[in-house]
Amino acid sequence: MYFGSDDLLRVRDLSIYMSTPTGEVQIVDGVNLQVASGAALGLIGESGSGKSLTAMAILRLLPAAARVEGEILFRGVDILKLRSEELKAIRGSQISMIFQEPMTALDPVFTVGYQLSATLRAHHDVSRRVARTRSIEMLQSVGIPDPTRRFDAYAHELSGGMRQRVMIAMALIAEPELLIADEPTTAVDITIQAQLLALLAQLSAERGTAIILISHDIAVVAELCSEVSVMYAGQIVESTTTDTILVSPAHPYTSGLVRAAPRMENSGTRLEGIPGRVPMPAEYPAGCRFQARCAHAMTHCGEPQPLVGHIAFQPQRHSVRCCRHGELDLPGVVVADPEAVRSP
Ligand SMILES: Nc1ncnc2c1ncn2[C@@H]1O[C@H](COP(=O)(O)OP(=O)(O)OP(=O)(O)O)[C@@H](O)[C@H]1O
Repeated sequence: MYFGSDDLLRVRDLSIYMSTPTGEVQIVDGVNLQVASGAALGLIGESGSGKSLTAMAILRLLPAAARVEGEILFRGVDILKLRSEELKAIRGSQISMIFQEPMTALDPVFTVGYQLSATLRAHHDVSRRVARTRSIEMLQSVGIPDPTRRFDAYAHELSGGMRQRVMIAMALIAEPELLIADEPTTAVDITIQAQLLALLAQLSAERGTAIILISHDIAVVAELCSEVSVMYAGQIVESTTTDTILVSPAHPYTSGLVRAAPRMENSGTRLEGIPGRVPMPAEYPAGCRFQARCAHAMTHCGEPQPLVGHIAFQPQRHSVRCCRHGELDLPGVVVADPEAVRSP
């Protein structure tokens, strides 16, 4: 895989094993990811594909039952090799994370303002007064009305959308270089979801914060990210620009995900779900892990499938794990104005 010199984060050959009552199981298999400073990468795949475990590995938040192999280079330093105090200095201040459910991340016994100020003061040497002012400004910039009053509110006094805004404020107040957002908008309705994605896009552009956005929904990722990596059953199966993923996916799984996404422009075609389900880690087949659900599977697909790093005739980076890539004319979504599609 190609790594650019300006990469903020490079995940190299990341594998995650989990000990279970029946023995150790490999859940994530040789994942490579790269995020440049200020860029936004989407990580998509159905539930159970290993997206959250990959994200947690980046911040070393995996449960004790997990064993990790590979490298997670942040500004060239391997996070997996850091001592705990060095790791603490990175978490929150240089890399922060937004979780799916804000009530699990916000402490119910402290006010929102206290938690914001404490987060800022944990990473920056500022007085209580300055922390309070900066927290109120942060609440304002995430669109919380009457931020001075809301500074003294508790999480349960806020709506779901407001809590998620507070989470964004908490994640950004220390001005991290990388934000990992794991399904940040699943718990809110679709109007709020659009507002939160627009807010994340605006704040990350203003502050130059890079983002890894995790979602099962390509439509969410397409709002924010110019590059996408697709995960299936613990492996990356396709990686390229968002526009290529949408218009000309090279892996049958990606094509299925794109075709199944609600709210994309499918030009009146019916939404098609992908039949079947993601196999459990203990039942991964030899060869392509998608073969049992793939309409294009052949005998070859039972053999090991490497991630091929470049697809002929495509100017941009495009890797795919499918022995039939290039042979298949897979449908994506119809984009009304292909000229308007972002360039890689
Ligand atoms: N602590 C654990 N012990 C054993 N297996 C686990 C553990 N945590 C997760 N898994 C398994 O790892 C696989 C990947 O889980 P992960 O949560 O990373 O997937 P995901 O793609 O983020 O899905 P979701 O969107 O549902 O969170 C799943 O099959 C899950 O059952």
